[in-house]
Parts: sequence; C-alpha cells; structure tokens
Amino acid sequence: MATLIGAHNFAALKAVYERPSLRWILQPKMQLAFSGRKMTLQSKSSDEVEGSPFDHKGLLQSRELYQYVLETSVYPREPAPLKEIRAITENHPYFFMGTSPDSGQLIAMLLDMLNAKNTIELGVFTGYSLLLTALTIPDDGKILAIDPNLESYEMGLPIIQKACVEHKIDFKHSPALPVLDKLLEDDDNKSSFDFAFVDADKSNYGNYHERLMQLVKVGGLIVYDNTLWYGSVGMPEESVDKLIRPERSYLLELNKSLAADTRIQISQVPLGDGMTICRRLF
Ligand SMILES: C[S@@+](CC[C@H](N)C(=O)[O-])C[C@H]1O[C@@H](n2cnc3c(N)ncnc32)[C@H](O)[C@@H]1O
Repeated sequence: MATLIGAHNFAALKAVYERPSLRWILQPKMQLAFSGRKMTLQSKSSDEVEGSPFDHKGLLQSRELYQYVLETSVYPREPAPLKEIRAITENHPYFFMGTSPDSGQLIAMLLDMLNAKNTIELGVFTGYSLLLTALTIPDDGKILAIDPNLESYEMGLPIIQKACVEHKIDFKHSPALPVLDKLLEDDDNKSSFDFAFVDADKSNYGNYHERLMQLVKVGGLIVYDNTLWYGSVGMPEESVDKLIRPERSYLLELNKSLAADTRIQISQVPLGDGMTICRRLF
C-alpha cells in the first residue's frame, strides 16, 4: 500500500526519518519515500520488517512475542471504534505517537476498577486513549482533554461522534499547563479528578505532576506514558541518539522523582513504551 501524505513539517520529518538510528523507532511498519517535495507512505510486509532495523517488538524480547500479546489478548477484545481510530491514525505522518493498544487495555481496566467518572487527559493526538476512556467511563462521566493540536483531534473526532461518546468530552485546544493552572484557581477543582492520563510534552511531566497531585483525589490515579522512552532510559547516554536524548533526560528525572515521592504508590509497567501508574496516597 502506498499513500501520498501532506507536505507539512516536510523538512523536519525528512530529517528525523533519515537518521538511521531512529528509523526503527519512528517507522516500525511503514516506510516514507521522498521524491522532491513529495512523500509517500508505504506499508512494509512482515517479511521485510522481520530482522530489519524496522522490526517492532515494543519493549519485549521479540516482535513475535509482542504480536502474540496483541493478537491473543488485546485485539480480540478491542472495541470496534478503537480499531477504527487505530486504522485512520496509520495515515497520520506521526502515527507512531498513538497510545499502544496493550497499554490501552490496562488503562481501561484501571478506569473500571476505580469507577472513574471525572478524568483528565494531557496529550490527545488522534484520540485513541481519549476514545478508550470515553467508552469506559459511565454515560454521565466527563473527560477534560487538552492538546494544542486541533488538526489531529479532528482526524479522530468523526469516530468519537459515531461511537456516541462525544458528550463526555470537553476538549481544550491549548497547551496543558495554563489549563491546569486555571483549574487550580478554583478550590472546587482540587481533588476532583479520579484519573489522569499524561501523554504530552515530556519536558513538562514534572510540572504536570505537581499540579495533578492537587487535582486528582486521594486514592485516584495519575498514569504517565512513555516513561521507558524506547528503552533508552536503561542505556548509556552516549549510545542514545541525540535526537531523543532531551526527552530521555526529562524521563530519567521524572522516574527518579516519582520513586522518591512518598505521596504516591507507584508501579512502573513495561507495556507499550512504559507507563508509570501513580496512586495518590494523601
Ligand atoms: C504521544 S501523543 C498523544 C497520544 C494519545 N494519547 C493517543 O492515544 O493517541 C502526544 C500529544 O501531546 C500533544 N502535546 C504537545 N505539547 C503539549 C502540551 N504542552 N500540552 C498538551 N498536549 C501537548 C501533541 O500535540 C500530541 O498530540
């Protein structure tokens, strides 16, 4: 399959893509071909992917094991609208940013176990984790979803509408920090959220944590995505591509500070790109 994709962010995408050490991270199953200012997105067959730098295995030992998990436990139980949003996201130039379905399955279980009704999400993209949350919480539940990128949100919106869950979503087209600060001006918002999912700019994770600790109730959860950053947090700095080093350093800092934060119970889960689940204790 080959699809012509838009030329926005062309130079940046081309520069990133052409770094061989990053290709396996960015394009596990697809390949971008550049011709002049035209970009073509091409699916790779399983045979082409296998054993190549594009081989995708998440954080597990092998691609086969990751596929086994997805095909045995995740895909058979994944609701149809989520399959649909995952399919349309494959056409987005940054499709690799979507929350992985295995992480999503755990998030849904956590939401259910908490009986979460009032949730907040930082970093929406095309809406996989948002739709998952909307499908899981009750009909009168609410999700405050924040992202400065409206275009990506609008890509998944028709699927959210078709699933009849849009009424649960309050989308704020904005960076997250000012929205959180505004919420904190009203004491009624403090300790009002059952659940927070953070999948936005890694440089602000520390700032988000301090604010979310006030907004999420005692017993509530804050889940941080990408805390193992393609496994790079366990690698020596010099072996990590320079392009992903800044985020790696923010995540190293975050992981250390979460481990030292006595206000929370934590679990570092090696699913997807690594998620840290934090439960507010006091
Ligand atoms: C990894 S994607 C989120 C994936 C999403 N959870 C999903 O399931 O598809 C990261 C998102 O964070 C958003 N983002 C970047 N900076 C942000 C900020 N300051 N505040 C909130 N979101 C931000 C980006 O626009 C992008 O859509």
